[in-house]
Amino acid sequence: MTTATRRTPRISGTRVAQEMLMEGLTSFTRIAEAASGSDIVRWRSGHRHVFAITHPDYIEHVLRQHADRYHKSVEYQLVSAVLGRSLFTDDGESWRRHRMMLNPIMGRRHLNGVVDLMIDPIAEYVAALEDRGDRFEIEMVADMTELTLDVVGAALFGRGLGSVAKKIGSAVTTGLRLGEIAARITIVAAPPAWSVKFFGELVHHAPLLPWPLDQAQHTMKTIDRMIWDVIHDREANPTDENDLLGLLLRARDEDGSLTASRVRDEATTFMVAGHETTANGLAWMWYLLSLNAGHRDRMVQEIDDVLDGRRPTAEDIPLLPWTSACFQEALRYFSPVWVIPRTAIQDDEIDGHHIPKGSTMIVPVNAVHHDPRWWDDPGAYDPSRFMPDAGRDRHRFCYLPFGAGQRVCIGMSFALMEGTLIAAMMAQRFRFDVVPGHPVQPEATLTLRPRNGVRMIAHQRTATVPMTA
Ligand code: HEM
Repeated sequence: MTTATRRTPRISGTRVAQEMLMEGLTSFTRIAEAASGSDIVRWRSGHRHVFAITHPDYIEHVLRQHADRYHKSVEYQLVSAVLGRSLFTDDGESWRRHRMMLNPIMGRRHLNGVVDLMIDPIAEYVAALEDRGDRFEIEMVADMTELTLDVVGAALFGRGLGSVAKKIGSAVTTGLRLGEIAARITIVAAPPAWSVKFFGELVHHAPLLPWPLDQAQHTMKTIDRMIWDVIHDREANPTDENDLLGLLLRARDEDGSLTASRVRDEATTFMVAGHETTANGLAWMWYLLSLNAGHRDRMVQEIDDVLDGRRPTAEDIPLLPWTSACFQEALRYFSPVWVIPRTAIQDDEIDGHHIPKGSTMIVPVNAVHHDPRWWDDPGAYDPSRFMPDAGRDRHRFCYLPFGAGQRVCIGMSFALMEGTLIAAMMAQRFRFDVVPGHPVQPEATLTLRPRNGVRMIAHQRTATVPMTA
């Protein structure tokens, strides 16, 4: 029994739906703004009650203290049609068991062993840039998307399977774009969970489908076939390579090892969850650094001092705190995961506000990241917030690019290592300036990314073209 004592401010569900149809998912941020003065606001979306919460205490309540009262939201049923049942889509006891099995694989100790695999594609990318000359234009979002796919592909499948990762990559990208359309429709139409699941199954199995569903099905089948090929090949020819696939195939607990289909689902999830987020975070970082030349100069100085022109190793990563902070601050400024949704699986009460069972609970991450109550001068891009001794008195639930609580991103260490390595190896050779006049605006799709990409001029660093602007 809950004893609600406070009235939760309401906003118009029709307005929310209209704004979302007209402007896409970015409107969520404004919804949070509409709630200013209150840290919780509610509206109706079809038959659903939706709540947005912005106070770190409320967020901690949902994501950590009472995480057992909330499951992943209905939108994850759509995701599970593509990813199957993996950490990302699973809940309850099954999630807990698999998370315990996979935690060590994604821990720093194991990841140090995959750093060399991660570095190879970055070195190839930087070499390809060098071949293009001293000064040329690139589109950073596209480049970072391709690069992070190569990196996660190499970490997963090891050396020699780069071409498979590339092929899977383009299918994954198509799948993500189709997923965005589906997510938008699901959020606006708010259908019941069973129908979303049914729809996902239909797209997976129906023999004949109209466009664009036929394309979605083709994409899912392509990803499925390619990942199965790699797994079967590895099962037939076991190696002791420490890539993530090898670790997944060897993972076990007292109840046994992962099933082959679970390995497939986890590997696909790592590819999907592990590249677009990092890519957008990096594109935002390069953009923000180009507007803040002083921070960029300090990053280059740190990289030159530590690496002195050589290729980095796992041991160098902790020696590059400013470089890492530049990436972490970009993830605060423009958090690629801009909303964390949950469904209440029982009645609940948050600080006197009644939350009925079945409600959707959303955390609008960027609103929390720009709240002046928790962040000094939140509109400033200031990496010093993330230097090792900074932010000790900050509330743990006001920085959420990787989520928080039990379901915090399992790839967080991977992403931070990858971001630092990519930043270091690219800045070692190039300076990137945004093309003057190019409009850069955040657009909330599945991730928060720049609407028109980020067009940048790459200047190769030579004795005659110094790094500083
Ligand atoms: C900058 C890069 C990344 C960002 C911003 C990010 C963000 C997130 C967030 C916010 C969540 C929690 C979602 C929720 O609670 O509903 C999450 C979960 C997850 N992420 Fe990441 N992620 C990143 C990189 C990665 C990488 C590199 C991988 C794997 C290689 C990965 C795999 C996962 C998985 C499997 C989950 C589900 C964990 C669970 O529920 O137990 N992510 N990520």
